[in-house]
Formats: sequence, C-alpha cells, structure tokens
Amino acid sequence: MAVIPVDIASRPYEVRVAAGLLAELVPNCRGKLRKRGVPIITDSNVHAAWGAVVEASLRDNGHEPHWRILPPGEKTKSWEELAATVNWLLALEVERGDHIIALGGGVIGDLTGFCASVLKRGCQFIQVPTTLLAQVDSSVGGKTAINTPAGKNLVGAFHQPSLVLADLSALETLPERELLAGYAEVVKYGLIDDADFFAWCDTNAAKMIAGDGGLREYAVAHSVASKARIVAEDEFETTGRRALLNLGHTFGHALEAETGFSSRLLHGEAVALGMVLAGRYSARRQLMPRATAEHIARHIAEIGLPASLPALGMDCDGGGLVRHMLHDKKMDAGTLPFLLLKGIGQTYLDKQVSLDDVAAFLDEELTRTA
Ligand SMILES: NC(=O)c1ccc[n+]([C@@H]2O[C@H](COP(=O)([O-])OP(=O)(O)OC[C@H]3O[C@@H](n4cnc5c(N)ncnc54)[C@H](O)[C@@H]3O)[C@@H](O)[C@H]2O)c1
Ligand SMILES: O=C(O)C(=O)C[C@@H](O)[C@H](O)[C@H](O)COP(=O)(O)O
Ligand SMILES: [Zn+2]
Repeated sequence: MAVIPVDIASRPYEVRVAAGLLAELVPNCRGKLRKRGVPIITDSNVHAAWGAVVEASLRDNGHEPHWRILPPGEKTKSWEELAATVNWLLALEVERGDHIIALGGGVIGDLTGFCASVLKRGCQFIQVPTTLLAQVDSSVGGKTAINTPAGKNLVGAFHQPSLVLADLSALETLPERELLAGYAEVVKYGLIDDADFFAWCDTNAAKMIAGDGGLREYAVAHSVASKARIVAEDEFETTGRRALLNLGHTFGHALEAETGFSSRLLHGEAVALGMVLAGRYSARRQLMPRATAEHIARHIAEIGLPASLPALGMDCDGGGLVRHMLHDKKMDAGTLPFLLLKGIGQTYLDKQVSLDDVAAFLDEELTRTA
C-alpha cells in the first residue's frame, strides 16, 4: 500500500492507495465511523458495481449503511441535488463530527464534499474515489463544487476530506473511456513541473491504461504525491502555485460549457484537449518550440484522447468560447491569467494574455485540418 500525506497545516490527512480497500472499508476508515449508521453518497453505476462489497464490509463490522444513490453524470453537480442531499443528511441527523462517505468519481466527490462543507457549517467526509480521475486528482485537495448554468464549479468551497481511500480494484469495472479521461489529469502533472514523469507517461501510459497493476499503482501514487505537494504549498489558490493544477482547464471548462456539460465531452477529455490548446497557444506565442507542442498533441491523440477542436463538431467561434472563459475563477480585475508552457514540465501563469488573441487562435484551431 502507498500512503501519501497531504500536509495541509490546519488539517493534514492521508491518501491510501492499494487494491482491495473497498472490501476492507471499515478497518481502513480507522475508527472514523463512530456511529452505527453511515451515510454513503454514490451514483447508480458505482452502486451497481461496488455497492454489495461496501455494504458487506459495513454490515460485517456492525454498521448500517444509509445509501443515497444519485444519477451518474455531470448534471448531478447541481443546486437541486445539493439541496436534496443536504436535506437528506439533515433528516439522518448527521452531526459535525460524523463522517459522510463519498463513493464514486469526481462528480460524487465534488457534490458530497460541498454538502459536507455547508452542513451545520462543516462536517467530516471521507473520499473513496472509484475513477482514475478521482483517485489522481479530485479526491485530493479539498476543492468541492457544483455547476450552474453560467459555468463549471462556480459555487463551492474549499473543504478538505479527513481521509482518502483509493482502491485500485475499483478501476477494473471502469469503462475505458473513463480511464482515458482520468489519464488526462495524470499526464497533466508531467506537463506542469515534472518532465521525468511526462517521459514515464510516454513510455508506460498505454500499458497502464491496458491494466498493468504495478504501473497503475505508480501512476496513482505519483500523481497524488504531486497534487499533495502543490496543494500543501497553496491550499486556497492564492499565491498562483495551486493555479498550476488548472493547466488545460480554462480551455477545457469553456469546451464543457459549450457542449452542455454532457457526455459529449467528459471533463478529462476537455482537459486533454485544453492542454493541447495551451501547448499550441504557447508555441504561437513563441514560448516553446512548435515541435514540443506537437509532441504533447501526439501523445494525447495516440492514447485515444481528443486532440483537435473540429472533431467535437461544435457550432461556435473563438469569441463564443472566450465568452465562457469570462466565468473562470482565475479572473482578476478583468484580466484572465492563462497557464502556458515554456516546455514540458515548465508551466507558468501568464498574466499578459489578450483574450482577442486567444479568440483568433481558437478560430484557427476550429478549422484546423491536421
Ligand atoms: N475537486 C477537484 O479537485 C476536481 C479535480 C478534477 C475533476 N473534478 C471534477 O470531477 C468530475 C469528473 O469526475 P470523473 O471523471 O470521476 O467523472 P464521474 O464522477 O462522472 O464518473 C465517471 C463515470 O464513471 C462511473 N463510475 C465511477 N466509478 C466507477 C467504477 N469503479 N466502475 C464503473 N463505473 C464507474 C460513474 O458512474 C460515471 O458514469 C468533474 O465534475 C470535474 O469537474 C474535480
Ligand atoms: O485542485 C485543483 O486546484 C485543480 O485545479 C484540479 C482540477 O483538475 C479540477 O478540475 C478543479 O476542479 C478545477 O478547479 P476550478 O477552480 O477551475 O473549478
Ligand atoms: Zn480537472
């Protein structure tokens, strides 16, 4: 088992990565489940795949699970599900010191974490991520949120979990498209500040996605360690350090908004394409060689993730995509800082980007032929 500390000064916790954690859920929660009743929030796909395993561990250890099984998909991160889930938790008389379990992908983790942050002004929660994306990224670091019609994650809170249990066995039932989407957030850590890890991804990603257990454990543990390091340096995204984790997201969130937060484009797919666009825009600005941007694009495309805009079949122009970006949480006094690259592993926050220039770049990308 890999155990990665998240050294946030006010609230340190651990991420435990291993196969088989779900089957031993209660011992792995290490005394945090202090009552017989345990609230668990999940979605119907995860419940179908892993509900019985989790239920058995709880019942065998004298607990009674209270399940809340939500519809799968991005639309579950909504005001309606937030209100209904908070009311459900209130009806269960959950106290501040109790733990709610979030069993699922990033959608369930983000929604549950936000519910935990507002319930009685903050109660405890445990992240039990079941997608690659949630294991390497969303379960760690305490960003919680819902979407609104105006955009992605626009209402939320920073609220850290008490524990993260990433069971590698859960990935065995995950559809390949979801594995690939999660991989986008893995390779992101290489592009941010870890060229050696990008090289590891170049060599090993295909085998890791195909199911090699050792490679999966390394990919998850290394990604979590990267995220934990960055979050511990800048928990509330105030210094610019944590903003590095947003690489590809300004483009990506605009694409998710344009495609209606639907299964047409998953978050990880949008981030993959967003990172390709960040690379190409950086090359256009002559910050790094065009060949490096195309290396990134080739890596993303060869693994099976979207690497060009026309394939999405969107009916919009660059200006339309830029309008979505005006809701980006990095907006500061009317300007939007962008994560750009000076090379692989050399991402930085650029505060001198003209949105007109980005719109012109996107117009070119929307008609790209190769
Ligand atoms: N808080 C953060 O720091 C952070 C970071 C990255 C992404 N996010 C958010 O995470 C969300 C995306 O998360 P995601 O990619 O995990 O998507 P998701 O939660 O929608 O899960 C993807 C799909 O896989 C299914 N699934 C989950 N685990 C399964 C399993 N083990 N077996 C079979 N099916 C399973 C789900 O039912 C769903 O259909 C987005 O809303 C994104 O904004 C948040
Ligand atoms: O943890 C972070 O910080 C991230 O930016 C991780 C991202 O992968 C994640 O998608 C996050 O939710 C995006 O943050 P947002 O502030 O742009 O909503
Ligand atoms: Zn993300």
